[in-house]
Amino acid sequence: MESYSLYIDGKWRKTEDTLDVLNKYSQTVFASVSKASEQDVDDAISSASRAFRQNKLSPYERYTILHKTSQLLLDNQEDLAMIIVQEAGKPLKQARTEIERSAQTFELAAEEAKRIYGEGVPVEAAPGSENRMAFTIKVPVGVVGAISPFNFPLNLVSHKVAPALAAGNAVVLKPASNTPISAIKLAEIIEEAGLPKGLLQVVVGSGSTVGKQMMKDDRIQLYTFTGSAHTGLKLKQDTGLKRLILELGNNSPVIVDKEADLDHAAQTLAAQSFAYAGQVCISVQRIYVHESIQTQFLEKLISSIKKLNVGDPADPATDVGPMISESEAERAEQWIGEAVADGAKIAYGGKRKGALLKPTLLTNVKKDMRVVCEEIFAPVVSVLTFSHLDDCIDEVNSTNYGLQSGIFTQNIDTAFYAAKRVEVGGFMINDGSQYRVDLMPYGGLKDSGNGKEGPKYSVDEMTEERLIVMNLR
Ligand SMILES: NC(=O)c1ccc[n+]([C@@H]2O[C@H](COP(=O)([O-])OP(=O)(O)OC[C@H]3O[C@@H](n4cnc5c(N)ncnc54)[C@H](O)[C@@H]3O)[C@@H](O)[C@H]2O)c1
Ligand SMILES: O=C[C@H](O)CS(=O)(=O)O
Repeated sequence: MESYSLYIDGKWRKTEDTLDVLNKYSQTVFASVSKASEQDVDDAISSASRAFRQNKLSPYERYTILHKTSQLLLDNQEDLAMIIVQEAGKPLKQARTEIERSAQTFELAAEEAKRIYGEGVPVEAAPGSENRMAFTIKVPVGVVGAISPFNFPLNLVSHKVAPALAAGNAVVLKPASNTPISAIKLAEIIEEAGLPKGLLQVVVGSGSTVGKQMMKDDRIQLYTFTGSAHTGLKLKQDTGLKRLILELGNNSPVIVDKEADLDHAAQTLAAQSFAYAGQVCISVQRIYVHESIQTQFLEKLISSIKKLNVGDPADPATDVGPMISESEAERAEQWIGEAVADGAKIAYGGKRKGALLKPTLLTNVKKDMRVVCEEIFAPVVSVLTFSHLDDCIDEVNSTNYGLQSGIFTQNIDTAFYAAKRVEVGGFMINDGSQYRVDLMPYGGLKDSGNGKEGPKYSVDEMTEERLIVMNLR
């Protein structure tokens, strides 16, 4: 069995205390990882703080290291994909895509390292400042504390580490404890790409120990967190006045208008509701269909769902694998049961075996059912109907979330009418909420968080703007 270490001050540190990592399909232990003690976390933060002061890299050096990392990720695609298959239970074809996306994220961050600049400020236009000139520069914030979730164990770690390094910061990373290996492998790759010691640390452990300790340490200047709204709120309470970027959950709504291309909508929505067993923060969860096309749309949607292959994530043909744990699958099953007891109908699926929950389609749902108003984070989608677009948009906006959404329609006026009124960070026309490429600004409103990811936007978030004024005589 493979064992993995912490990465602190440019060295691999094995600890007595370890945690087992389960293969999420077979539920057997396939690796063990060193667990960070309080001292290990303290050492990691000291090392990052020291490296930030002593190991400064020029923008071009940062570019070179991040670009090399991107290439190495692609060179190691199959090995990394198999790690994601095992530790996350993600189907192989989706795991391969995650590696390609991580390589993109590093390449984009590499480019951004060469584009960090401020602007001229016309202070001479203020009365009494005629002899002055000013401009801003962008400086790194210092030490970035990064905390990531289980569902994209490589690319969401990349979205934190790559821009933080591009901006000239040092990083202390705590990956999710159920999927820590991808982050450790990434650190190996970044080390091979030439990152000087101390600029990246990986500490593994639970959120309530390692995570909490990081949140309280004043040597960390900025936190970047991706995870649930529940944890995001705790972090906000723990970090006080410090900078905290929050990328949180969603219960993504998509509208299917009466003028939609129904085949395209049904195929896209089946794929986007069930990819990685619905454990994607922008998974389609609520589909609002115009009442005049409901029957046709449902037939097409069910026929597309039937084509999805469910089973072993290591099989290249699999579309839907297990959930992250049996207890999470049981929770989703319980939410389905609750909805059914309140009048919902299971139009497809609903069956569970261990952590594997069949793609499930619900109809006859009500807006206050948990499957509709909360984030289910499981392979479960609900179809609701509407007769007037304005009422539909009110329903779409009625939950606490606002990350991404979309509409299927051939009518450009309807598309833009909705795009201007749906309260989200990103709105897709003729696509589902799950569309994301790594260069776009990505982040939500309301309980979906604040701040934007995407290397260009993260580099901006992870730098400080400093004003320099010259008093010319
Ligand atoms: N908006 C986005 O970009 C995005 C992307 C992926 C996932 N998510 C969301 O993440 C959630 C699923 O991921 P998860 O189950 O791993 O989330 P989670 O909130 O349970 O955990 C996320 C991370 O926070 C850590 N953590 C937990 N408690 C902590 C504490 N008190 N202090 C510090 N750290 C703590 C965990 O150990 C983990 O590393 C879903 O809600 C999903 O929508 C959002
Ligand atoms: O889980 C949410 C992530 O942001 C997924 S993705 O990067 O958009 O695919």
